[in-house]
Amino acid sequence: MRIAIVGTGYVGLVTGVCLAKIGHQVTCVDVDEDKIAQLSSGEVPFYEPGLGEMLDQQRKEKRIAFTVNPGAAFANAEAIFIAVGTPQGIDGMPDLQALITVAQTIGRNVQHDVIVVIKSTVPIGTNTFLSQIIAEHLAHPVSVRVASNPEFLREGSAVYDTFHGDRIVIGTDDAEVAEMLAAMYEPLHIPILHTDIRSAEMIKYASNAFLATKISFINEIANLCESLGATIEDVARGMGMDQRIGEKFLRAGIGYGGSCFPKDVKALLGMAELSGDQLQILQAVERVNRKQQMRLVEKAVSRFGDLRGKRMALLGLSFKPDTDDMREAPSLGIAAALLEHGAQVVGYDPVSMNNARTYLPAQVELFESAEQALAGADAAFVLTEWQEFTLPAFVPKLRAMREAIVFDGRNCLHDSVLEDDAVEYHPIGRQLGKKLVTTSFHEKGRER
Ligand SMILES: NC(=O)c1ccc[n+]([C@@H]2O[C@H](COP(=O)([O-])OP(=O)(O)OC[C@H]3O[C@@H](n4cnc5c(N)ncnc54)[C@H](O)[C@@H]3O)[C@@H](O)[C@H]2O)c1
Ligand SMILES: O=c1ccn([C@@H]2O[C@H](COP(=O)(O)OP(=O)(O)O[C@H]3O[C@H](CO)[C@@H](O)[C@H](O)[C@H]3O)[C@@H](O)[C@H]2O)c(=O)[nH]1
Repeated sequence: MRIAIVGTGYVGLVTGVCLAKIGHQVTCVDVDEDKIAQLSSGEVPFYEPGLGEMLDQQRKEKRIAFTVNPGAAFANAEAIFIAVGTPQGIDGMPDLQALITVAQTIGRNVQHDVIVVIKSTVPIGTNTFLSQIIAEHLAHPVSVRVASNPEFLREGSAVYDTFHGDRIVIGTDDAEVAEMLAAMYEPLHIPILHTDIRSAEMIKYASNAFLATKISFINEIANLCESLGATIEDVARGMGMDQRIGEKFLRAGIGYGGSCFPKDVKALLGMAELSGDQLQILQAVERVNRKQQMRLVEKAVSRFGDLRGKRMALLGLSFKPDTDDMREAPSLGIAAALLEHGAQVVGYDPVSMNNARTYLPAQVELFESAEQALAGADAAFVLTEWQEFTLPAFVPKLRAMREAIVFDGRNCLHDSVLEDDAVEYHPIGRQLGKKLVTTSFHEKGRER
């Protein structure tokens, strides 16, 4: 199939490269000229494991091209995918401006019948709204049919997720469109759920909201484990072995961040409010998450009393491992809170140093290695479970600190930390110095 993709961010680029990989002819278009220049020379503008290699391969096969010219991208396309950002607007609801601009551009430029597929996460009703905008701007008498096809990939494992997704959701009332999209995805051998447009839009929000709920739930249980002397990993494991619960997304820590959960939870709450409904569970999920992000700061205050002048080393700045994305990363709120308490804050991340410099307050000093960040520190805060921090070889590095006091917000340090007498270890959801009975998640490997 000949496909145009609008927006070459995490979703658009990964989708484009993966659709090329399964044999489609893809043209990606973006308004960001630098991004298109980078991509045209084979460079991926962000960190995403496996994507660069696959892009190289597809460029060689001549199955993918990049342009800033929408007219050229749409010229032969049978389907146009929209994957532009829908960031949180000032009222808490998604800002749809980029989507509206794209809908107008499609209307003005298409000269033949085409399917428009919305991949961006959009409030219920937006697909219909966009299809009206396209119709109003049509410069030629052509048919444009719109379908919803929400995306479920995770950053850091986006390529893997695209090839191993649990489901593909196609929302349309048009049987021919449904069939064409199902045929396009057929080589992935992923179950397809056909539904109406509004339900497809809702599936995306309800899924993210449910995953966020699991995280806030386990975080509250973790806090209770600390008070009552239980061990959260064992508790989560035991719960997860019940297949009705499932083991995934039960990792306690410092709350969820990233470009999706925080904004999508807010958007769903906003949609409920606008329709006169209330999502009370989700309101609590958000509240618990905000509080959980401060959990390590509270632990540090109760450990030190006064944080003024203390040198605090933040290890892992991106919102999760294997990405350089700093959007809504817990490190941002934690750094701000520590500075507020008068601490001196330094940091290190294996991959996201450039983005971290843009997002973190200027007072945060960044170092090129964990050793440098740790040297002379009074405490370390592990905020992202990068593999580097989970290895046994990392534990002796903590001895470079002035006082080796570690607040592990991801419970990811190797268990040998407990045998190191020089290290005072504060995990989440278990008592100080308590060993795990079961294997911890980093030993099992990351969820796939
Ligand atoms: N990031 C994820 O893991 C993820 C996963 C599933 C769904 N989503 C959803 O997918 C959408 C895209 O997210 P993202 O993280 O890929 O965004 P992103 O910010 O990484 O990328 C968006 C891209 O769209 C481009 N763009 C903006 N306006 C444009 C226009 N008028 N024409 C062409 N290009 C334009 C931007 O330059 C940018 O390159 C959002 O709705 C998001 O909620 C994201
Ligand atoms: O057990 C867990 C799992 C995740 N997290 C945190 O939750 C956030 C989100 O993690 P993850 O879901 O792995 O990353 P995202 O790339 O944000 O992916 C989510 O958001 C995407 C955008 O909508 C969806 O497509 C994905 O299905 C959904 O998992 C991160 O801060 C994680 O640290 C936890 O604290 N505990």
